Amino acid sequence: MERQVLRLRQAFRSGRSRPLRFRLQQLEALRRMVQEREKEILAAIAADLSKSELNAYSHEVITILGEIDFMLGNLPELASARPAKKNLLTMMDEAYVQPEPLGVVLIIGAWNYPFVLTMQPLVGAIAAGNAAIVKPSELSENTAKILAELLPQYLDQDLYAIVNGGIPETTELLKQRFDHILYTGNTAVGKIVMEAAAKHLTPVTLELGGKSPCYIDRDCDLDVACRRIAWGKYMNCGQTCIAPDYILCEASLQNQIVQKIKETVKDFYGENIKASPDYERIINLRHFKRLQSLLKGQKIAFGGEMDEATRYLAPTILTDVDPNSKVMQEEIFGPILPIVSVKNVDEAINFINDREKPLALYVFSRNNKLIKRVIDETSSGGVTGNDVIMHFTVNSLPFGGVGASGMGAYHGKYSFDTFSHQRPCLLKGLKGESVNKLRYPPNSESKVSWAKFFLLKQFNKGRLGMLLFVCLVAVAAVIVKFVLERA
Ligand SMILES: NC(=O)C1=CN([C@@H]2O[C@H](COP(=O)(O)OP(=O)(O)OC[C@H]3O[C@@H](n4cnc5c(N)ncnc54)[C@H](O)[C@@H]3O)[C@@H](O)[C@H]2O)C=CC1
Ligand SMILES: CCCCCC(=O)O
Repeated sequence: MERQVLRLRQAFRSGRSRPLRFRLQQLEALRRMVQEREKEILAAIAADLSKSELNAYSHEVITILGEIDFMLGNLPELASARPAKKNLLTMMDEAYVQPEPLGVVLIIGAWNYPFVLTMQPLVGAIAAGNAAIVKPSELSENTAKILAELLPQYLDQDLYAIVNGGIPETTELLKQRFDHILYTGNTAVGKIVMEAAAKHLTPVTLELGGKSPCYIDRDCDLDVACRRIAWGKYMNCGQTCIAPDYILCEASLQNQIVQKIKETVKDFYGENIKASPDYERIINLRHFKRLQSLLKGQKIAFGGEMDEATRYLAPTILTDVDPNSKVMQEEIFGPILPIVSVKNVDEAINFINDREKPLALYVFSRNNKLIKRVIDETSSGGVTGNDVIMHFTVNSLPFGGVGASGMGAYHGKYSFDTFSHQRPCLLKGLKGESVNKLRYPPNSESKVSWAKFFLLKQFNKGRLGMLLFVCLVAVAAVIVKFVLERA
């Protein structure tokens, strides 16, 4: 591992990853990889998640192509120096912020969207001019394998590397020094990553999880709400970090919600859900049994069917759920949707605020004021009003968590900024020593009052008169000089 990181650091030191042209070439190469090897990539994702290739494309590949296209179109502007506002003392100087690459970054991905969660951060790392090591999840082994095979064929092998493996390999990697780590996964491991990073003062972006609440107001279009919730909850067999984890609503709505979601599931997946090419499976037996245990003692209003051999778990709804039951104590990350009754929006807000800050928050209501109130009075990584998940697809919105659901954000320009140091630059001329005397010792009352004027725009009336007089004299001197030179 150490040699691998050293090799990348040497390649980064060569400066090859910094020129804009090079970054664009690498992104174009990555785009070519996704296009030319689409079939193999889709097959790998499909095998990992028991997913149709159509869903592998719409859940993952399309996102990466969109992200690459964004960077190709915006990188010249993102990478350019940004002029900065100056003060009176630096009016004659050049002040700007220069985004610069951080160095060698580490990207650790999760299994549930194995292509998106490794490639989307990589796009940002390349765009910002870094070298990068990608460590895909060992649970999505087919995607990890195809990435290890394809990336070296398309990207600069000295600057971008794939390290495959599980906990031992990741633990070894985390002993190395990186200039930034973007980790996607569960909160417990997020703490391990942050602890390891702290040893080298390495900044981290932690894309973690949590229980994303979904409040359904009594004044809302229940048909639309239930269709959108069913889509976001049961996609990828519920294994989506920003899936609505549980519903909060008044008890009177509960049965209608069950009925409407039940009808929607039939529309989406047909009578025989198990045979639907659009309904995936649980990633492994460990997660399957974990989800099975969450059903114990619960009132299953819909679904609950399961088949251990194929790790099939039907779209499931639980009603009258006790907030203290196990299913409400951990992130579900599966196709189980508990409904917890609250009396009104006040109780919903308190319920949300009594728990860890979630990665996402959803509110369905016709009353926009109520939606804004819930947003104002709670906190979450992100929000979608009257839908679920969709804020993930808008790359002008930063995607990330807050509190226990993570720190930092990426997507679009936010990926570029995450993997960049915003370097402040001030270029001064060699003239103006008369003004610079203000800051040279010995200090005095007069110098301090001038400094107040120049830096804080505070001045006393007398000073102002003198300043105006000095300016007039200076202008007069220039005019006289101009006239005399032409006489
Ligand atoms: N915020 C976001 O963008 C996303 C967050 N997630 C969250 O990720 C979680 C699901 O993913 P996981 O099951 O954690 O994925 P996982 O089991 O694939 O682990 C994620 C990564 O951490 C590494 N890892 C696991 N245990 C480790 C350890 N002890 N030491 C060092 N490295 C270790 C794995 O090798 C893998 O690369 C959920 O909580 C979900 O909410 C998932 C997708 C996106
Ligand atoms: C729709 C794609 C979402 C990917 C990130 C997640 O697991 O939520």
